[in-house]
Amino acid sequence: MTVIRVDLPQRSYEVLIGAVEASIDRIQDLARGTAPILVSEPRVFALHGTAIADALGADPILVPEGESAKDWTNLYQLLAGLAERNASRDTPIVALGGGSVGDLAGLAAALFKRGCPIVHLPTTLLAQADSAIGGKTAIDAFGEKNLIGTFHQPALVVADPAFLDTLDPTQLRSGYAEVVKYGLIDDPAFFAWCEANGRGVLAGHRDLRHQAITSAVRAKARIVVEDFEDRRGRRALLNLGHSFGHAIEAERGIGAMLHGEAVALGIVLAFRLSSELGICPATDTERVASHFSACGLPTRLADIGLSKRGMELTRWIGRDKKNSAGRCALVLTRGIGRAFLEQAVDTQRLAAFLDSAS
Ligand SMILES: NC(=O)c1ccc[n+]([C@@H]2O[C@H](COP(=O)([O-])OP(=O)(O)OC[C@H]3O[C@@H](n4cnc5c(N)ncnc54)[C@H](O)[C@@H]3O)[C@@H](O)[C@H]2O)c1
Ligand SMILES: O=C(O)C(=O)C[C@@H](O)[C@H](O)[C@H](O)COP(=O)(O)O
Ligand SMILES: [Zn+2]
Repeated sequence: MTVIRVDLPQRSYEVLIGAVEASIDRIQDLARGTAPILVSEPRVFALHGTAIADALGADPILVPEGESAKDWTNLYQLLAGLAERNASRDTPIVALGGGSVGDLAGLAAALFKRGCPIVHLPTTLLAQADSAIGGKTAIDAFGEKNLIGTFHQPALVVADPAFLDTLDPTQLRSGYAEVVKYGLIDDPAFFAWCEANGRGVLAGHRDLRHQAITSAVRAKARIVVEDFEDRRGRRALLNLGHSFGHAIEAERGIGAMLHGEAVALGIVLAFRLSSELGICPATDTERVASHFSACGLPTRLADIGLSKRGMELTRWIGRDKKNSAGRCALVLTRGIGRAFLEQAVDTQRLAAFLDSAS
């Protein structure tokens, strides 16, 4: 079992990477004699949920699978389920699923009785490497990704790489984009590791998966601790590729495209724009695009039917949470491992870039 501590003042917690069966006691300790409530979705529950619910003595609540879970109706129904079960403020809500279940259950846990403990048992590569850590919770609303949410740090995260054995290759690739992101932000050696081992991670090599998740979680924990509420510009780096990615998801219609696929393309766009601005070597941009492409991830707007939509995409980017004081902020890069937050992007130039970037 690998243990990584997210060392936040007054709310630090551990991320355990290893077999979930070995962590049941830890969850029961948190429950202090109350029965946890397991939040999952039909596919994951059928594959992995029954044994966990039984071991925990947890009452399950199922939400729909995938991105569509992250809406008002499902938030309302989940809160109604917690009320029906008379959950107390000590009742651990255990989220078993990918980022969609985690984001929804995390938000419900943050709201119910002003805050119940949330335990994440992430079952996708994306959730194990990224979404279960750091406490961002959200639903999508009014056509926008993650518009309504809170910061609610988990009490415990248990990422069992064995869950990934049942995940389909498209979902694995999507999650892998967020893994690679950590190399591109500030760790060129990890990006080189991804170039050498990414295919092994996707092919199901257990040790490589464990290593990829461990590196991503360490990197995320380090950045979250420096800026846990995303207010100092440091955590914004975790958003590399996301202004473009979320705009792409919104423009396609939320749920039409997987988050990690949109992020992969968004990262390539951030590199291309940085190269066009003369601040990032073109060779780095090509390296990033080639690696995503070799892994079957989209790298061109034309791949997803969004060429010549510069104005529309820029309009969405103009609504991003990182923007402030009427200025458009975007994570750009000076090269692999050298991401930074540009606080004032010229939106006309951005629209022209997106129109010309096929
Ligand atoms: N809170 C954060 O910090 C954060 C970070 C990154 C992404 N996200 C959010 O996470 C969401 C995407 O999450 P995701 O990529 O994990 O996808 P997901 O949760 O939407 O699940 C994708 C699909 O995988 C299936 N699935 C999940 N685990 C499985 C398993 N072990 N075996 C077989 N099938 C399985 C699900 O049934 C679903 O069909 C997006 O909404 C994104 O915005 C949040
Ligand atoms: O944890 C973070 O911070 C991230 O930005 C991680 C992202 O991968 C994730 O998609 C996050 O949900 C995006 O947050 P948002 O604030 O841009 O909605
Ligand atoms: Zn993301």
